Amino acid sequence: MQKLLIEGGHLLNGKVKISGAKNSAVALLPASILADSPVTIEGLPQISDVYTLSDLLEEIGGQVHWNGQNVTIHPEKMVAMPLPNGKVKKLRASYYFMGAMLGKFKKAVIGLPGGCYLGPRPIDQHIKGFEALGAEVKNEQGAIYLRAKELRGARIYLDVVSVGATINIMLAAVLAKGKTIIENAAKEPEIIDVATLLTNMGAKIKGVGTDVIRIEGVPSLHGCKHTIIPDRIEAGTYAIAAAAQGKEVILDNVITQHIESLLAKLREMGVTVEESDEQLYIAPRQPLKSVDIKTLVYPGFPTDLQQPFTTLLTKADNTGIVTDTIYSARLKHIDELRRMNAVIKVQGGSVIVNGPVQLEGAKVKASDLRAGAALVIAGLMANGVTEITGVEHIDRGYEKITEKLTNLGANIWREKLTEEEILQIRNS
Ligand SMILES: CC(=O)N[C@H]1[C@@H](OP(=O)(O)OP(=O)(O)OC[C@H]2O[C@@H](n3ccc(=O)[nH]c3=O)[C@H](O)[C@@H]2O)O[C@H](CO)[C@@H](O)[C@@H]1O
Ligand SMILES: C=C(OP(=O)(O)O)C(=O)O
Repeated sequence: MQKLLIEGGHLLNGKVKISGAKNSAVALLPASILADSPVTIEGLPQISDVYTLSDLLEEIGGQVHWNGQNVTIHPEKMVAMPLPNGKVKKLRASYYFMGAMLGKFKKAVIGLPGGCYLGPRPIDQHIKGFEALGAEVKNEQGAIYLRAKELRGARIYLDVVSVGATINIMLAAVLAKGKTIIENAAKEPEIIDVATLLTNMGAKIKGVGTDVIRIEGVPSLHGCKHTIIPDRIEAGTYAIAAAAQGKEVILDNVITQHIESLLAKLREMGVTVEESDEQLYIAPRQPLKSVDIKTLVYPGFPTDLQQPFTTLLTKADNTGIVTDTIYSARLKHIDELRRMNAVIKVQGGSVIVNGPVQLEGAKVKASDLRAGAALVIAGLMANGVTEITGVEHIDRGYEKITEKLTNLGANIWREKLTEEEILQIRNS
């Protein structure tokens, strides 16, 4: 186990390359199960979620050949091996094995997923979709059992707009007989990326990027080559870090339209933001002005950037209010930021940040991925040294974060936890 140490106060300057999108990668890999021949995916991020899914594909009999950031998956020998325990609990996206295995084998046993604790994260809409397609679904002893004689297309209205349910139903429906219509579907760029892969595999999908997706089932799908989209949340995190502690930072490999909601807020705060082909230039002007944000489904402000943005607001003049309408309990970073001198109140479902304050280095814990990102940014801004434990959460979603920030001029390094620190974490 490791901890991350940051000596704050150094200005970020230079260029950082954004990696492939985690939330696409974690769906593209399971989608390969649906093909009858090899699928190559290029530009995958080197993060632990990707490696865990790669291991799970091998557990069900897939052959997975890595070549740097590119992977070729041979699905020919895959079988409907139950995955009730073990690695499925390490991440959220193992739930995509449900849709993909149900679609391909008409049966699956998959443990309930893990991932960041953001308050309750039900999967009732995924199950509603599988049942509408003709599957029998049972939840027994922490695993979901799915079985269908055959899958038949259906009209499915999602009661809540869900990224995971939209993708999972798409995965199950592409090999179903007849037409599936997903209404009130999510519109996130990662959904379009997954639909692009499936279409390249021979699936017939229309309407992705709108709230009605139409799928005409096909009898089989074949292999293909696909390049993943850039990670808009990683890009957003570096953009926020640059606004908080940057001189001039260029983000390379960005689809800037994917983070317009963030860029609009940065501009409102007085940050210089210039967009060009696949690049973003960020240069903060002091002092920053406070703004309010409310997270919404895409193209609204992403919940995954709410925690890092809260850190930025500690530096802004006056009061900023953060409201997360997707995960109202996504608040575990707040106490840690307070340890670092932030003045933050949680009131009536909103987070009220009073700035500007000078953050101070402290020992803090990343309880989830984006809380970790929020604390890394806080560490870059703080006086003195910040020690962050819970690094395994950060490594689920940020490729080479230490190296990327070092290249931008940060003083950040990893150390092994001592036995005593490991004990303390276990007992806390
Ligand atoms: C692997 C992945 O892509 N993770 C992302 C995905 O998570 P995930 O797919 O789990 O999130 P959803 O879009 O499904 O969740 C949105 C909201 O719907 C609720 N809900 C969801 C499904 C369901 O069956 N029932 C239900 O009530 C959730 O509790 C939440 O309040 O989208 C979230 C919202 O953008 C992001 O924070 C996560 O980074
Ligand atoms: C919440 C997140 O991830 P997951 O859904 O994989 O837990 C995230 O990426 O911010």
